[in-house]
Amino acid sequence: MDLSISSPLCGAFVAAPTSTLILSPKSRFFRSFKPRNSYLNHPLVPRQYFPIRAQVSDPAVDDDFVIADVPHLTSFLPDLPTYPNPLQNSQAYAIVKQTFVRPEDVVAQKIVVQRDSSRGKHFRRAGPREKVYFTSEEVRACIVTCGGLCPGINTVIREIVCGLNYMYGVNDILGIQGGYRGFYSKNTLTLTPKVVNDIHKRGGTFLLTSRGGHDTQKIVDNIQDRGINQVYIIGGDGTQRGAARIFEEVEKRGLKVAVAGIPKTIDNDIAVIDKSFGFDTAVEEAQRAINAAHVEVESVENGIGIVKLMGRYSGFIAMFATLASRDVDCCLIPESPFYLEGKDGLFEFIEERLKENGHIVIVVAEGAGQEYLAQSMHGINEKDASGNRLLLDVGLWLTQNIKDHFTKERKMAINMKYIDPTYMIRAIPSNASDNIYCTLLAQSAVHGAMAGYTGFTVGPVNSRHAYIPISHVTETQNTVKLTDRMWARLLASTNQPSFLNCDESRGGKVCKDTIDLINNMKITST
Ligand SMILES: Nc1ncnc2c1ncn2[C@@H]1O[C@H](COP(=O)(O)OP(=O)(O)OP(=O)(O)O)[C@@H](O)[C@H]1O
Ligand SMILES: O=P(O)(O)OC[C@H]1O[C@](O)(CO)[C@@H](O)[C@@H]1O
Ligand SMILES: [Mg+2]
Repeated sequence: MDLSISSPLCGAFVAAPTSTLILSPKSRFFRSFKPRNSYLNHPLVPRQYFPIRAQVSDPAVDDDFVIADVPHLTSFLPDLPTYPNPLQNSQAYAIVKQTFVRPEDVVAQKIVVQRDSSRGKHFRRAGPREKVYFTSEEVRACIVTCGGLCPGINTVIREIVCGLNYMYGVNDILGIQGGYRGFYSKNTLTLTPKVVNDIHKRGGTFLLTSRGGHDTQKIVDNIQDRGINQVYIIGGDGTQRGAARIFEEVEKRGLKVAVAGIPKTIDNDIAVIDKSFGFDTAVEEAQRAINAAHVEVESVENGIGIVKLMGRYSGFIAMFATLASRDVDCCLIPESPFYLEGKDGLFEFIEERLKENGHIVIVVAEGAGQEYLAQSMHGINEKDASGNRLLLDVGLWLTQNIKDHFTKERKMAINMKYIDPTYMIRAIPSNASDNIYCTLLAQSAVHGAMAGYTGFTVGPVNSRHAYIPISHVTETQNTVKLTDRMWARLLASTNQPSFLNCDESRGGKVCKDTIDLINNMKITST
């Protein structure tokens, strides 16, 4: 079979977004896969393109195969030497059938396919490579944590330090304190396996965190001045955007510095990856608050329990906590507008449930109903130090409105119990399964950086860890799709209204968008 790589000037080039490889056919192509720098530095291939297309003459395998590839240090430093991976001498790995990930291993983004559907995008599989681009003595790594807290950050820090030290013999690891601004405004901490030994048992971040303060030039100056050559950045969407800026500047300056992003978000709002670490822990902790609300309202007459959970733009915590609990009567999330008054509104639903059961439990995500709230409150447009809009307090607003409605208008005595455990669900250590997940993330990041990959985010895609171009996780946000079966499952389990009555006088104006969206989409996913 004939396989050849064609340059843009040869006519068979397919314009594709930066760092997308279009390969064909399937794995067979990779057997003749040349080292990256042989084509990336080809004079005919413009720098902004990484894509290549293999010409195939076998009609049975002529479908396109797309890899969303991550940058490599050799794309701007072509002559870097390589070294055998020290893991090849590791006793622990001696028994492993395949210690190293094959260079041709990729992870498919789309796993539910039909016979004739396109194969979709693929990401490079994470894991140790046979050759590394750093010697143990040469590595000076640093770790930084930015943005809000999340269970498991300390486990990730611990496992980066231990992974670098135990697997690659690295002894020079620095902790940057207090987020991005810590690069240029604080002293570093020396991190060793002994220093981080117990930190996974604590919530929060051992390195401290912050919002704002990202100054790319100052950060990269500092990286250069300190002789740092591996940067591990743990944080959410904002942090990953910052990591992309750092990578771009490092590339511009031609520095041998690997930049690895580890996605962290309690809201589970990061695109592409299956789920963010700490999410399961947070959902589990939320059960305690929901249980408490349920016990309280069950024990009184006309008990109304409201539990406010995190979720700025994405209602995953609220949705999963509701699905897991089965004590919740209504779940309100940012993606699904709601209204209080009139037919099929929240007040009507509450009254029905009080009549039927004598109590009701409502879970509300902090970002729910923000547009609706803004109509009745004077919308304050405050932002945090990173530029994220500060939200109006939907929990207090809801509590007050429900109280006013039932006591003043309906003349009904109600027992309101409002629980706000928002910080409690993220300020705890990660549970057992999140700890294992954090370990895999950390080790994948270490393997990737040692193998010379850079400007990447690591994370599970369909349960396999992969190296993902940072832009893929920052361009879109993961939100609850009202057209997915999971939301339908929730509606079926709570039997709550879908709030699709769009009478503007009821504040239902925003739901028009939802209806349009639903009409334009079919129920998707599982
Ligand atoms: N577009 C951007 N470019 C460079 N840096 C950014 C950008 N957006 C955010 N940052 C920086 O990233 C850090 C964290 O951002 P942010 O506070 O938005 O939290 P996050 O990483 O999104 O985490 P989370 O939202 O889950 O708490 C901050 O120091 C902020 O200055
Ligand atoms: O009060 P802080 O620490 O800025 O964080 C609050 C925000 O952080 C998040 O937990 C995201 O990390 C959001 O859900 C929440 O709005
Ligand atoms: Mg964010």
